[in-house]
Amino acid sequence: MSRFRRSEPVTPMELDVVVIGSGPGGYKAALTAAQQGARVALVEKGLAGGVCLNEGCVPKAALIRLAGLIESANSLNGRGLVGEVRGDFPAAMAHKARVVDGISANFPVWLRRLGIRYLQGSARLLDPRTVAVEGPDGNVTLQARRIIVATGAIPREHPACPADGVRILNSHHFMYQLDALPASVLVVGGGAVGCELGYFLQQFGSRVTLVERQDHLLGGMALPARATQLLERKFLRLGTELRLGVEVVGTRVGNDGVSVSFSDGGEGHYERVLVVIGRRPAPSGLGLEKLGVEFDAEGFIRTSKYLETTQPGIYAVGDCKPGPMSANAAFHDARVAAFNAVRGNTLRANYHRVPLVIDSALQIATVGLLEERAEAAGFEPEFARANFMASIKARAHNDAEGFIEVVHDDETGQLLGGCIVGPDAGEQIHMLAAACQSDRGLWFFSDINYTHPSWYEDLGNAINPHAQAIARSGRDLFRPGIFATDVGGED
Ligand SMILES: Cc1cc2nc3c(=O)[nH]c(=O)nc-3n(C[C@H](O)[C@H](O)[C@H](O)COP(=O)(O)OP(=O)(O)OC[C@H]3O[C@@H](n4cnc5c(N)ncnc54)[C@H](O)[C@@H]3O)c2cc1C
Ligand SMILES: NC(=O)c1ccc[n+]([C@@H]2O[C@H](COP(=O)([O-])OP(=O)(O)OC[C@H]3O[C@@H](n4cnc5c(N)ncnc54)[C@H](O)[C@@H]3O)[C@@H](O)[C@H]2O)c1
Repeated sequence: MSRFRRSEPVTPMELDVVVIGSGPGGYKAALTAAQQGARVALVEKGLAGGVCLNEGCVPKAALIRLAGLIESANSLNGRGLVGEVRGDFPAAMAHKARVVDGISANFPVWLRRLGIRYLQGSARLLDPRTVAVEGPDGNVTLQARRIIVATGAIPREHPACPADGVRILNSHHFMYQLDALPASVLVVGGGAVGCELGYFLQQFGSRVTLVERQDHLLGGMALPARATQLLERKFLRLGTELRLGVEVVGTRVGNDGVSVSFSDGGEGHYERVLVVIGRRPAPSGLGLEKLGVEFDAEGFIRTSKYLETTQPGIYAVGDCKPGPMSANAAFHDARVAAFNAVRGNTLRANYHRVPLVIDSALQIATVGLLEERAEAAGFEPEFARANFMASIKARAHNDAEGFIEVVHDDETGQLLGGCIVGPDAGEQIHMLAAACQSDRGLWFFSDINYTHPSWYEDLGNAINPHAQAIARSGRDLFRPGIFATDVGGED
């Protein structure tokens, strides 16, 4: 039962929950609170759907789909397909804009239909329960018992490589302002966005150089070295230049491009530079500082494990607080914070349940506890592996680069997590996530009848020898009710 009773007397603008920001964190929080019976308003100062819908996950997915099709078709050129497939960059950018517009046009309507009061305008907190909204249709003041902040993040700036929106772009400029395919691009930052957009540009025909200050790609994501090495090899094979362990130390913008100096003494000249070195909290303009809400050294909002800030009754979700930055992490936060805001602090944030997917020259997906974290949590991690070279589906598709690695506890067969690299990894990871939350352990996979050929049957193939060895040993098998994904909920 909701703690908020609809029979309580309210003024017209009095609400149970006000959510600020309509990205994945904000809209999911608003929906979750509304589903709990709360009266909810959602305030957005920019485009409905936030970064994810307008300049992140959605447009990127449309572009990467095209890049993947180009690569797949060309890999089968002469194997039943005839001719080289090439991308049309302006048409691709127009296509992704149509995809976004088709969703965003109905977004506020959809939210309103679900009972959420959607307000266009900039929110500011007057006190811990009062939100002033300055919008195109005038000013409104909202009273709420709980406030959920979901104000997101913006691109980090590079002092030696300042974005001007013309020659030196960030991901926002890339999505809105790049109208012609650059002949050459330097991508600064080999993280999620750099690997994804770098792959897209390469497949469309740009000469791409990726510079990353760490000595391997996707270094901030605690991925198995095998996964990132495979991605690096693939990039090199496709013709992308990798400058790893190197930084940009200087740039000079000219009429025909950007001259760049690197920390290893190297130099280069590129038509465009794309700076994607992470994101930092957006200055929200909410006035939270004055209300006792604390921030960490980088400006992220501090929260408890219940996602409540240091000001009781104000919660924070998604990219504006520390933790993984992805739409699905924001969805997770939103569910936790909205539930706690309506029913009292019960649910804890736990990112072991949140998968990560990178969609680049290879798809890389992980979930749960990988080796180090599994050991730290007191398990004896053992690895079940399958290589896609042995996969019938992969051979049939002529796309056999990748592997499945399932981490389990050697003593009990309990599933802890894993990593999948290869086609469809971002879909397969859901089955691994479900398995990690089941009480069947390794037997979750061995009890399934898989269609053949399928990507999923390789999950079964990977664990088979281990499941059989544990069964043969007569050891005390999996202890139902202890889930790896419950270990170590974040504070
Ligand atoms: C290029 C790119 C590709 C990405 N691809 C993926 C992907 O494939 N999968 C994935 O899971 N993640 C992806 N991400 C990450 C994902 O987009 C973010 O993690 C996600 O959008 C965070 O959601 P959020 O709700 O915290 O914030 P946001 O989506 O940033 O939304 C915050 C909203 O708050 C609004 N706001 C701020 N201040 C105020 C105020 N004072 N009043 C009213 N409104 C305010 C802003 O206008 C904004 O709309 C990608 C990111 C980028 C940049
Ligand atoms: N599929 C997804 O879930 C997805 C997709 C895209 C983005 N995102 C999220 O959006 C956020 C932003 O993505 P991003 O790629 O900008 O950030 P990121 O944190 O993923 O990667 C930034 C990279 O830039 C490198 N870097 C930092 N400073 C540098 C410098 N001066 N020179 C060279 N390299 C430097 C870092 O070492 C890191 O590898 C991330 O948190 C990411 O997880 C998620």
